[in-house]
Amino acid sequence: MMDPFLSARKIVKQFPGVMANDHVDFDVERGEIHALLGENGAGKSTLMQILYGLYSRDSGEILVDGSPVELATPAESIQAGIGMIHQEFMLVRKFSVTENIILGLKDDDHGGHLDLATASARISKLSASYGLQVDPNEIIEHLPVGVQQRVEILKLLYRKATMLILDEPTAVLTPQETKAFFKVLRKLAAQGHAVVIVTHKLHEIMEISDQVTIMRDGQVVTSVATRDSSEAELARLMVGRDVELGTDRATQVLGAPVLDIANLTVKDERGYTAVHDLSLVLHAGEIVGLAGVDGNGQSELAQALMNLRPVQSGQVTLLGRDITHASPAAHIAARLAYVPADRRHVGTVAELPITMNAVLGDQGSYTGRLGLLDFDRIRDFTKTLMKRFDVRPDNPDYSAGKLSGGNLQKVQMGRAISADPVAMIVEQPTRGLDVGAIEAVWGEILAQRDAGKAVLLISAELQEILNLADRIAVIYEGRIVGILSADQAEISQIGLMMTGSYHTTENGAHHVTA
Ligand SMILES: Nc1ncnc2c1ncn2[C@@H]1O[C@H](COP(=O)(O)OP(=O)(O)OP(=O)(O)O)[C@@H](O)[C@H]1O
Repeated sequence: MMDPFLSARKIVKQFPGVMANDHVDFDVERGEIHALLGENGAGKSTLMQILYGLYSRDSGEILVDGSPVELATPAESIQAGIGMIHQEFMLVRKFSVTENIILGLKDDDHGGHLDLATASARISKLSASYGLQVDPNEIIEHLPVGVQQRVEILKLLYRKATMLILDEPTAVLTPQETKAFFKVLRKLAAQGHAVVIVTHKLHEIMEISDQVTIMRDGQVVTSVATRDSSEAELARLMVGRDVELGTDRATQVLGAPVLDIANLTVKDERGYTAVHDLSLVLHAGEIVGLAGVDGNGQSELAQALMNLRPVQSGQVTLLGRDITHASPAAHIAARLAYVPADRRHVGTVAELPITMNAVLGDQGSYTGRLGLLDFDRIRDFTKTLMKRFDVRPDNPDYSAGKLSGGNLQKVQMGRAISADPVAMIVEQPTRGLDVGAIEAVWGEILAQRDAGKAVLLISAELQEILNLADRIAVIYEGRIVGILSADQAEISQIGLMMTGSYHTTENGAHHVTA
């Protein structure tokens, strides 16, 4: 049998109070697409950061092609043939594709001379051989996310990476882009690369991977050949129990209008109009799914609804009251809840303990005598929230910044739902969450609907929208390009609408524009 390209032996990494990697063994072969699966906080990112030289291991050994390597810095990892692409791309938006790809390389890396024309030619050749279509002269900010991802891959290939680690690579892609991306992965594997994909999407693992390693509580549970497994088995191995992702929903009882968005126009940071004259009405007892590729005005819309971003024109009414220009605190008091997509920088404060994050924005409700914060009450509230939403580790004094992405999301969701809102704006609620957590969050969102709340579910995840929404509005370049009832909707049709190439016309007929 062929030796693996990478062999990690008995890797140990401990954080204060947490054994993030507990004697982990992980082998990856050339030519294979290897999925790494595990619950939130299982230790996947820690292991990948160790392989990419961002974290040092406490003990354990890493072999590349049979030889021990240190991997103390990303430069050392790249040198050893290991590259990683993070969820948030690290590209300079104003630079061209070529400039980004050669950024940080020395002349020596190019055989003594570095010029743009030679580099561009090399990039064109590389992109042709892997089916990674991209124009080397294009400026990054003009490129769709799917193409930016290709640039990240090219950057690694240009540095001669053998193994590519991809962290949740399809989170920001449309279904069409995901298809194209999988083709690229197959090509990479066919040409002898080792591909590691960290993902929570079981159907994608079944579709694209050859091997799956499953982690739980810092340990590797097992590693199986994908073709010998199934979605249900993977979920069970990972969570340690059966998981039910069906959406068992009560019959909808549609109530009166709750949140009325009328002709809203909003600008983004750069002063460009991000939301154009957008109107949408949400009723009590309904989930309206706002489907769209990231960056089409969804975040600006959500922020404007909370008056965290100025409204240029238009009106937002909650239960008949104009709240367009009311303060964010007044929004919370009016019981409009918001769960932002960026849980690390917007939704929570990393330095503060979970307790303070759990009551963020609502501290006023926890003042006791003399106007001081009543920490005992905050603690009790936090403990209940953490139990209900299964936040791990089970320690209210842990600082939010040390929680895994999924667990941080549970804190945010818990905070919003505990406020007993009349309407909720939930942005990318399950991005990065494991199936067990998705099951819980979906259940909570449906329970909100059944309790008569109006929910605006903003998601780039079509499956999520199809599973939860009663009505689906598709947003493209800040405009709603169509509204469908959930039983009319088809994934390929919405996928096309999300890229602006499919419209619902006035008389209800559809047409596709090339
Ligand atoms: N810098 C850190 N300091 C303290 N604890 C940390 C740190 N980074 C991670 N942890 C803890 O280590 C454990 C493993 O986290 P890790 O991010 O590797 O999980 P994960 O499997 O990638 O989770 P997710 O799917 O949510 O991204 C978690 O309990 C987490 O809270």
